[in-house]
Amino acid sequence: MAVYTDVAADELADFLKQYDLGELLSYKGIAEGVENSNFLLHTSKGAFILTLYEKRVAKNDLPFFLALMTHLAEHGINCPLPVKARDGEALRELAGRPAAIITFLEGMWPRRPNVAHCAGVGEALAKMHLAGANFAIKRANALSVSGWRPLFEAASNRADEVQPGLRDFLAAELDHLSNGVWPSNLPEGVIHADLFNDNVFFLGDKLSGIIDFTFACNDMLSYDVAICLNAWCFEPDHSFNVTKARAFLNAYGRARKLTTAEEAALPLLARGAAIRFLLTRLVDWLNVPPGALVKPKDPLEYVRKLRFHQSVTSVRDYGLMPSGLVT
Ligand SMILES: Nc1ncnc2c1ncn2[C@@H]1O[C@H](COP(=O)(O)OP(=O)(O)OP(=O)(O)O)[C@@H](O)[C@H]1O
Ligand SMILES: N[C@@H](CCO)C(=O)O
Repeated sequence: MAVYTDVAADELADFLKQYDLGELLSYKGIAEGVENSNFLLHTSKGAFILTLYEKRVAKNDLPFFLALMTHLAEHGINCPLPVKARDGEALRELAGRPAAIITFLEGMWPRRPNVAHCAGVGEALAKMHLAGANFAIKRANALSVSGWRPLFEAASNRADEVQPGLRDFLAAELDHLSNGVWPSNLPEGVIHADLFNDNVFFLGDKLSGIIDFTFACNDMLSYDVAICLNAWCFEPDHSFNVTKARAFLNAYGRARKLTTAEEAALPLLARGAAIRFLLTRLVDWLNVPPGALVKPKDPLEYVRKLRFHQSVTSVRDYGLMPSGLVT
């Protein structure tokens, strides 16, 4: 997370009077992340995370995110729980923003994910997909194919400032993906949609929990798999690590087997996932709010990843035999 909206100490102390969380002992803004404003709170009852929801989050979607965390936690997924105020409501307002407090999760996100981390996230993702199966509330994915062109249009005029030729590269890829090739009949359910390494906590090599459900929605489960291939299976030099991908996909498959159609669609889904993060990063890169405590993420990392997926001809390139057999 980041800090776009500041909160004064007396304002926060007043806000906390609505909860049974004891006295505010200390708080600080969290510089990590790019989407919302986040604060680590220490009260006499323990540590908590306060989130002020910013730009990309629609207020109407917040009940979905908060109820989903509760649902997943009740179905065996270790994730933060929304903290209800005395009136029973978790969603409130602070400093003019929608705000919620969630429980603090122990662990560290891996700065350099290894093969064991990738296997851990594969298993956790599949278990999350299974746990989400009977979640009743629905939320469409605002950042699927139809959401990409508006992002492109918001950034296209200045894209070549970031890399010469980027505008045409993006335009061609968008034309390809929005030309009827995007799958529409794969198994769907609740997806996390942003399960990057900074959203998965580990204690040693053991996964201890998943955070940040602010992009969660209903979409193809295999699109979530494709997002993780992008987020977890490339090296810092942006080369693809097939060993990590195989570990991730095999661990996912042991908990929830991908169908043949899902496997076949992975290269295309991975291209879509790459352009989605390329575009949001590009928009953010070109529009850092003055004074915000945030480090925008590099859009060009996703140009390299997208080029890799464009070169993929079969799921073999991701470490899977087309039948799903381990290579
Ligand atoms: N429940 C939690 N327990 C412990 N730490 C947390 C929790 N929620 C958030 N954090 C801390 O805040 C950081 C940012 O949180 P988060 O990823 O939710 O923010 P974001 O702005 O939505 O970021 P992103 O760029 O990943 O979308 C995390 O990396 C972690 O350090
Ligand atoms: N995980 C995203 C940022 C939050 O949406 C990225 O790395 O671009």
